[in-house]
Amino acid sequence: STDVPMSKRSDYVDLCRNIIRDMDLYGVCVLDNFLGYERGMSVLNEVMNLYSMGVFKDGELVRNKASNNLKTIRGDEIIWVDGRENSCKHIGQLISDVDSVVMGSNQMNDNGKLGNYTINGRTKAMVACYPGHGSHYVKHVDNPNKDGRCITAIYYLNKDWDIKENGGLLRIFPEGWSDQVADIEPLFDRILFFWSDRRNPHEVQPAFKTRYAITLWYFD
Ligand SMILES: O=C(O)CNC(=O)c1n[nH]c2ccccc2c1=O
Ligand SMILES: [Fe+2]
Repeated sequence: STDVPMSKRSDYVDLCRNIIRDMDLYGVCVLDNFLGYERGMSVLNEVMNLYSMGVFKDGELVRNKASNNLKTIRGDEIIWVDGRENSCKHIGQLISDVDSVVMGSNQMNDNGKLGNYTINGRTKAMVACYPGHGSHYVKHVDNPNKDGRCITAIYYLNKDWDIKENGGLLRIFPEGWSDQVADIEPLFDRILFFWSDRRNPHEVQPAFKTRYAITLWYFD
């Protein structure tokens, strides 16, 4: 099922049911092996080509308070892609597969909504690279002030990622689960969904190896 479009895959219905259930129960959903090895690698190669062309916007400079000196480290470096660019065909296919499971989950729910949202649009794809050397993202909410974004979808591209060695853990602090956190490793071909609002403060812990992810935000 490598080049079978997502919406034709036999497990498509299961994927959508999985997303609906987890989003309703936890507000967070993790799916592994989303594209399969070949297609995952094609997306990774396109991202690495983009990165090697130097087209990523320089990440924010953050003071490395961890080592308490004024040395600044680069945070995330990003580039926005709509998926129709010539060198982004496989990223484009990933985007339409994420669209079909998000929209599929939207329609498949008995009330035709995914968590009381009627998804009707999304951002372009934000391809992000954390260049290692301790680059991280402080605890934040993606959409704290009702800017319309309701679901964050993050596709990870990091092969042979060893969380102890390489860091880069995504830690979500789901509201209402007092001392529980959701620790998500940024593993190759893994996709993550979570509500973008104040229900899900989260942080990217310091990464010590180049860490790639592609994020889509869905609007209602
Ligand atoms: O990569 C992750 O696991 C989580 N990543 C994030 O939460 C995250 N959230 N908001 C951003 C806004 C601008 C640039 C990068 C980001 C970003 O990596
Ligand atoms: Fe975020």
